[in-house]
Order: sequence, then C-alpha cells, then structure tokens
Amino acid sequence: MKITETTLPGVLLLEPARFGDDRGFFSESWNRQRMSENGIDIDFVQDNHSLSRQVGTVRGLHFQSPPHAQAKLVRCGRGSLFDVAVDIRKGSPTYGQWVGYELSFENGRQLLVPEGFLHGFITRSPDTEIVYKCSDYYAPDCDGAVRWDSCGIDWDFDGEPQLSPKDQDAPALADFDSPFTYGVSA
Ligand SMILES: Cc1cn([C@H]2C[C@H](O)[C@@H](COP(=O)(O)OP(=O)(O)O[C@H]3O[C@@H](C)C(=O)[C@@H](O)[C@H]3O)O2)c(=O)[nH]c1=O
Repeated sequence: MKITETTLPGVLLLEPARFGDDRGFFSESWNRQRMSENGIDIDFVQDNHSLSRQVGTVRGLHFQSPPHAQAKLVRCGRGSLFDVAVDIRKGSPTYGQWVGYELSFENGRQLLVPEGFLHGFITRSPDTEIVYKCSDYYAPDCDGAVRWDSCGIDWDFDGEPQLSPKDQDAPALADFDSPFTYGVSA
C-alpha cells in the first residue's frame, strides 16, 4: 500500500498493491489493521456504490453536517473518474482549496476524504462505477451540497455536465456558510 500526502493535510492518495497472475489480479481494497499502522483509524460503517452512464456526469460537491459528518474512502470500480476534495473548515489555512486525482479501474487508486471536506467527481468514461466507504450513516437531514463549478476546480471538461437537480441548485462556495470549523472535531 503506497500512501501519498496531498497538498491538503488529511487528504491522502492510496495505492493498494495488486498481485497479478494469469487469472487477473488480487488486491486488498481495505485492511483496517494496515491502515491503523499508517495512522489512519476510521470506523467505516457504510459502503456505497453508484453507476454513472454518461461521460461528464458530475456528482457533488457533497458533505454531511455534524453530528453525521462523513470521512470517505473512494475508489473506482469500473471506468474512470476525476475525484475531488475541497476544504470547507472555517479558519483552515487551506479553506476553499481543492485537490483532484484520476481514479480508475486500471490504476486502482483510492482517495481518502476526511470530515470537513466537500467530495465530488466527474466521470471520464461511460458506465463508470464508484465505490466508497463512509464513516457515518446516510442522514438526509444533514445532506448538503456546494455548486460543482464554484470552487475554481479545473475539471478539464468542456461540455455540458449531467447533474442532479439537487446539485444544479446548490449554493456557490462564496454564498455557503460551512458547518465545519478548523480544529473542532465533527
Ligand atoms: C448518498 C445516499 C443516497 N441515498 C439515496 C437518496 C436518493 O434517493 C438517491 C440518490 O442520492 P444522491 O442524489 O444524493 O446520490 P449522489 O449524488 O450519488 O450522492 C453521493 O455523491 C457523492 C459525490 C458523495 O460523496 C456521497 O456522499 C453522496 O453524496 O440515493 C441513500 O439511500 N443512501 C445514501 O447514502
């Protein structure tokens, strides 16, 4: 497991080992003990899976408010996508900054998105599947979104993205009052 820090402290890029043979490959996509040895102690309680048919489907940018804030461990099950995290902790030295990485079935990369960050992605291939673990259960009352195109993210996409009505109507980051504060545990 290769773990790389990003420019946003706490957001990590993980590359699990793949053991290839004539059949294909084997990979441990999550090993609690190994992660703990690397200082990552998260109790994941829910595993999510979604399919996006079209290239240029955007899901995000999403968060759940305290007391149901979620850390997420994200990977791509099929196809490819550009996955993004944005720091929305008020008072954070990196507030409003983002990181983005290509996650694909081929590269097997994972992104760890802590509590206090927006998460979202755009698909780069048709029929792309995303799979992610969450550290708290889905809580619709705490569900929130910020406009995908309001954070200065370079999505490297020229067309018209496919968005849910909820994501279309989300507030811009500039008009958003974040429920997270830097240094305060959610
Ligand atoms: C997120 C979620 C949704 N749902 C339901 C609600 C709704 O009827 C349907 C679709 O929900 P959404 O439109 O919110 O799905 P989606 O836009 O895929 O939302 C997801 O986007 C990515 C980027 C994330 O980071 C996730 O946390 C989550 O917010 O699924 C659940 O039952 N459990 C869940 O955990």
